[in-house]
This record gives sequence, structure tokens and C-alpha cells, in this order.
Amino acid sequence: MRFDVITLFPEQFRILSREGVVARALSRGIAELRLWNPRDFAPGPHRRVDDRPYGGGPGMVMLFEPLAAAIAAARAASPKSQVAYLSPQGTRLDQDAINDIAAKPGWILLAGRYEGIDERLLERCIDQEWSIGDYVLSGGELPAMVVMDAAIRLLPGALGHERSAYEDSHMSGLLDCPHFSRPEEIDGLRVPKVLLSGDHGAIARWRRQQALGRTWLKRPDLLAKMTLDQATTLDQATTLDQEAR
Ligand SMILES: CN1CCN(c2ccccc2CNc2ccc(C(N)=O)cn2)CC1
Repeated sequence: MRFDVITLFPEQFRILSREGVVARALSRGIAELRLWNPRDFAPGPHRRVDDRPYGGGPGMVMLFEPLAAAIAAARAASPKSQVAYLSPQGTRLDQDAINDIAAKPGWILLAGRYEGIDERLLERCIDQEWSIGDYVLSGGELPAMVVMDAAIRLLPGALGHERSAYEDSHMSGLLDCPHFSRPEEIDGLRVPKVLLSGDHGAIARWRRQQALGRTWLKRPDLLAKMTLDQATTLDQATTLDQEAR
């Protein structure tokens, strides 16, 4: 999977190639990262990438031309990739959206700075607009790294043995179960007996029951979403079954 990131701060992305799941995936060629700086596409001696907003107001706006040129260069290098813009105005991402993102061959991610970008880029050059949450950050670089981390860890071979554990909880739309390790007792707090029993069936049941219980208590909305999804899937299956008869 290939990520082309358009950013005025390419240095910020060094962190991804230094350590962890993403760094390992990049070094193994499971994922690729290429950085494009709009300043390299800005014309004239001053190589301007921003200017004052029409209509006045504080701050600066990122200019159309350098960004459009950087996007065109990235598209030429990665013809199968769509362009996604990280912004507070974007579609809110969740695990389902990340699963869809990870299924694509690649993405060109545009990280905005200043007060944002010239609106005409959204008309002409951008395919999707995403938000990682309802809060404002100083730039789109961190959201781009969040999306890359969430997507790359889903790629085959990215996670080692821990993927199976990962699959049990989050992928099922539930919150994770509690985790414990040595020692068995800390300040009077003990590890649940079932986890010491060696009965893997009972342990799996306990973990699922804990995940359900925690989701019920902390995020009942996820349960509602899940049962709705399952109901829809069930309904689709029934319809398919009827059509097949
Ligand atoms: C001071 N201004 C900096 C630039 N910013 C802005 C405006 C438009 C687009 C991108 C940005 C970059 N910021 C982002 C990006 C994404 C998210 C998210 N929720 O996904 C939050 N913030 C507006 C505020």
C-alpha cells in the first residue's frame, strides 16, 4: 500500500520510519511512503505557498497552484491512488472507514496548514475529505499519520502474532477486554482466577463477556451500531437466501 503525503513539513513524518509497526511495514515494503512539499511546486523567486484571504480576516490561505501541481505530480507517480484531504470539515473516520481505506492500493493525503486551502482545490483536485475527530489541530500532518498508522496495521504481515488478539476485540466492533500480566497480586488487587485456569474456552468466553459488558457500560452506541449492522447483514443474507430459492 502506498501513501503519498503532500505537506509543508515533511520532516514531521520521520517519526513513522523510526520505530514501531509502521516503520517495520515500511522497511518490509508492506507499505510505502513518499513525501511531496508544495514549496517545490511554487513558482517564482519567492516560491509562495500561501497568501492573504479574499474578503479579509486573520491568517493565510494555502494557494491553489502549488497544491494542484503537487497533487498532479503525486497522481502521476501513484495513478491508482485517490486524493484525501484531512480537515475538521471532513467525514468522521471510524474503524469501518479505516478498513475501507486499508483495502485500497494507495492514498494521496493532503495535510493542510494556515487557515486551510483554497476551496477550488476541493472542487478540482480532491476526492475525499476526512476528519479524525471533532477538534482543530495546527496542521493536517498528525491526522495523516493517524490514518496511516490505523490503516497500515491492518495490512497482512504488518502485525506479528498480536494481530489475532487484536482481531478478537476491536475488529468485532466492541471495546477491548481487560488485560493483566505479572505479578498475580498488586497492592491487594488480584488477577481474575479464570485467566490463571488454563481453560482456554472459559478464558475466551470471559474475555468476550467482559468486552460486551464494557461496551454496554462505556459505549452503548457501539452496541446499537453493531446490532444494527448485524441485523442488516442478517436481513441481506435472508434476502439473498430467498432469492436463491
Ligand atoms: C489554525 N488552523 C490550522 C489549520 N486548520 C485546518 C483547516 C482546514 C484543513 C486542515 C487544517 C489543519 N488542521 C486540522 C486538520 C484535520 C483535523 C481533523 N479533525 O481531522 C483537525 N485539524 C484549521 C485551524
